[in-house]
Amino acid sequence: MAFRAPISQLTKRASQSTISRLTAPSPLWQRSSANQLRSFATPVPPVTQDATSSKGPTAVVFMNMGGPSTTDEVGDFLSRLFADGDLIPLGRLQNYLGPLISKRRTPKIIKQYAAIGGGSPIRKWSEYQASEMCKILDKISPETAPHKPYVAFRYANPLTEEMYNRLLEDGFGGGKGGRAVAFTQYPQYSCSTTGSSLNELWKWRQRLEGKAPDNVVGGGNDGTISWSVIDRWPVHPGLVDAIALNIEDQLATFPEDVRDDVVLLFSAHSLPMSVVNRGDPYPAEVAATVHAVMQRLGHSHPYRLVWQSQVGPSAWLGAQTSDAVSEYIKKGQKNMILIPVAFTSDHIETLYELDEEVIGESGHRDTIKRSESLNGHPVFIQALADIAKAHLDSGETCSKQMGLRCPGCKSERCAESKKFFAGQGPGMTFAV
Ligand SMILES: C=CC1=C(C)c2cc3[nH]c(cc4nc(cc5[nH]c(cc1n2)c(C)c5CCC(=O)O)C(CCC(=O)O)=C4C)c(C)c3C=C
Ligand code: FES
Ligand SMILES: [Fe+2]
Repeated sequence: MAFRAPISQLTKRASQSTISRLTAPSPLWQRSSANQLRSFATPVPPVTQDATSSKGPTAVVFMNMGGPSTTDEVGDFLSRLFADGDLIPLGRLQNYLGPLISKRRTPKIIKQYAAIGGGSPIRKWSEYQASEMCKILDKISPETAPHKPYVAFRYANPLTEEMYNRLLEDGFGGGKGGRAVAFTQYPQYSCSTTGSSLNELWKWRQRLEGKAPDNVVGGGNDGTISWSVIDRWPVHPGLVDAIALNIEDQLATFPEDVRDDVVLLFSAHSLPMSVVNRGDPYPAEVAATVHAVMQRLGHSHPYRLVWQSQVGPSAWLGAQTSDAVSEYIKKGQKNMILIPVAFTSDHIETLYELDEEVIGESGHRDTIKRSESLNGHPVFIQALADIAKAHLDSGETCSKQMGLRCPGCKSERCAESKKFFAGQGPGMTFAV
């Protein structure tokens, strides 16, 4: 993708209202009834590895982009983000333009994080979700217990390097060949998100454990960590159910006489059209999530999938969430629920962009609502455990999809990391 944004436009998105919503795990999970805690283990496509390597202890590493926990961390967060050629490819200008753009953008983004309580809640939620999931896994998968939770962020602490060093200190490498599962916390795969995290993991694996022999994945037989990957889970029934339950909670807040007229607007982070046209799987996988949620709801309401958070002036996938809301208002539609569908916890894009900008500035705060992010919802935590268990039981190294590069991919990083993570299962293809 060519990132051609003039710096003045890159700093355009903010407004200045404030909110005091959540910065720590809330008792949201206490609201759900016990019957929501049922299990949703799903079959996984068979890409097998040697089952003898699947005994505990097992490290489960939650991969995500992360966010600045305090406003002091915003500068570093943005400078890492704009240095990432998998997210924002600036070619040979990356080292020059990246720091320049991030520096110019920092003051506005600091204001946004200040407005949501002084930082992103992603770390708190990720650590909570990972440790709660491991407690469930210890019970439902005793053969791979104990399960040890780790978090690896791409642009904020704890970074991948820190997580990897902790794994080694905790005895997962160093001649023992322990087992670790890289579990993406992006339900839908994009090369700019999960792909970037895996490329980073591969980089640190190379640096900290040396170059792997071809047979290392699934075996760990050279004493290095044996990695497998949960690379996507867009239609897992537990994910779908948790999103649907949050929508039903919001629907219940509308007066009965208008409840049937509510429009459901699913909102996902957009992608530059250059990434879409390269053949990125994310738009189709987000659409799959939306369709599955609507099926679970019995298609009770009309809906659209719209896209938010575009940055800079180049073409991005639309319709934009903010435009969609104002156009529907003009058409007389005032009852709507915005549904974050591509991120598993609250962050600046929900707490600031949706709540403060889109809803706050719509003039219809009472009738345009947002469904909760997944955060600590027990159905969601159970889903994470079921996804991990199904992965551990299957012995797969990753999904079949992981092996195939985008038709337009020219990245050597993708070629190398996919060869490592996806190259080992029977029947895997990796177009290089
Ligand atoms: C599925 C989620 C996300 C996709 C896909 C995604 C793609 C993507 N993002 C940028 C540029 C920026 N994103 C920024 C913040 C940000 N992005 C996501 C999620 C996805 N991004 C989240 C959850 C956040 C916020 C993190 C938080 O803690 O709150 C930012 C920084 C904020 C800003 O400056 O506006 C940028 C920049 C691109 C270019 C891209 C696709 C290629
Ligand atoms: S950009 Fe999709 S595989 Fe490289
Ligand atoms: Fe983003």
